Amino acid sequence: MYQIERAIFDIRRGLPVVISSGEQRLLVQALEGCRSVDTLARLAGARPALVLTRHRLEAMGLSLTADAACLPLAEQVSESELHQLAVAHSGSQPSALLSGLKPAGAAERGAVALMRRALLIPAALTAVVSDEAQSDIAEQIAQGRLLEVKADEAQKCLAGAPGMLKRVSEANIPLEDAPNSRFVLFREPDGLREHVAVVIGQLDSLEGPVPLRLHSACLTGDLFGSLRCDCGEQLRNAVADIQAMGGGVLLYLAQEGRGIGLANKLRAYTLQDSGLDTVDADQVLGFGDDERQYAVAVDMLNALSIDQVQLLTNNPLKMSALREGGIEVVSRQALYGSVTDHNHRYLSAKANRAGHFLDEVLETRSR
Ligand SMILES: Nc1nc2c(ncn2[C@@H]2O[C@H](COP(=O)(O)OP(=O)(O)OP(=O)(O)O)[C@@H](O)[C@H]2O)c(=O)[nH]1
Ligand SMILES: [Zn+2]
Repeated sequence: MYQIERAIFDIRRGLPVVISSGEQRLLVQALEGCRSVDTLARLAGARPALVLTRHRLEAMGLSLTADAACLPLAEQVSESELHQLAVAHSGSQPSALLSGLKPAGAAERGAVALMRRALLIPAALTAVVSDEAQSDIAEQIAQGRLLEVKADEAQKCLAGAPGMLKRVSEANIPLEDAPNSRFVLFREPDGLREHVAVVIGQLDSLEGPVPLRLHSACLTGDLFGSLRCDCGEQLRNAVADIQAMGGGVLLYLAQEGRGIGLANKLRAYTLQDSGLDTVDADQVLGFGDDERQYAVAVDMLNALSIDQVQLLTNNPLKMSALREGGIEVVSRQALYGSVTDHNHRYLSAKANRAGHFLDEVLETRSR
């Protein structure tokens, strides 16, 4: 996967990479930060296209069975037209812009996976390398000026392999509500993301399932006490609850913004300010309801020899993901922050759109 990891860095820097599928080579660049498609089209000697996710197209009122679709672009497409197609929230799109839409092939799907993994807007600019441009592109690849990755490897870049995490370092960190705590840091193979297991108390002395919290990072809530969500309060309540239960583990997962990254979460907040809820805002940007994958959590639990847990959550997806990963979720304990005027709409959307078990706390508030 070494080439893939390098490709993700090139994509984040705004450089093109090649994704190959069989004999075909597709030149790919992130839409994010791109002002013009001219350079890409010239390099490939072909007409450019834009690959959008099913979620983005649904937000524009189009239904699609494939995960992504490919839209041929006019040679002179402007930056604002690209923005209009890929991220703007303006209801329906001019049909002229969307004519010629076709399901994405393996290389195009790989391109979108790279954008997601790179935490960019999941929209890719692409151009199929023409016969005339093949020798030039091959030379650039040979000289190391362009990276080439295989479509199936690009598509797999989002999936974690069991045992992939490296246990890197650890230290005792006494916490206000849990003085006997130890932070254990794990790193993903591409070095992009690090996750921390906070071990509270002595796991050896626990009898029965281990109290466990999976907490997805929320810079705005955890660190700054943002009133838009309840994350900061949940984080602190989880530490105190685990301490009160005699010890356990909190996994602090690098899954900012339900996995879409901080840059996209801020974009989604701005969309929410125009009236969309948390799920619809993510969809406008091209994301699904929840982009998180919990393979990293399962890996960390395996590394800590934990196979039975009492999970502190209101999120049914976390329970099913752990079970699918072979962890026995013996019971669930609710974990609430306060419901306020600021976060009420967000929490209601989590309950109504994503099935979180929040009715009890929302009812208390509305009484
Ligand atoms: N995309 C997006 N992410 C958000 C928004 N508000 C909060 N988040 C993220 O949502 C995630 C919440 O994580 P958790 O509290 O661990 O999980 P949860 O799904 O709320 O489930 P619980 O276990 O019941 O708390 C964090 O990654 C936040 O950054 C939002 O409006 N949009
Ligand atoms: Zn939050």
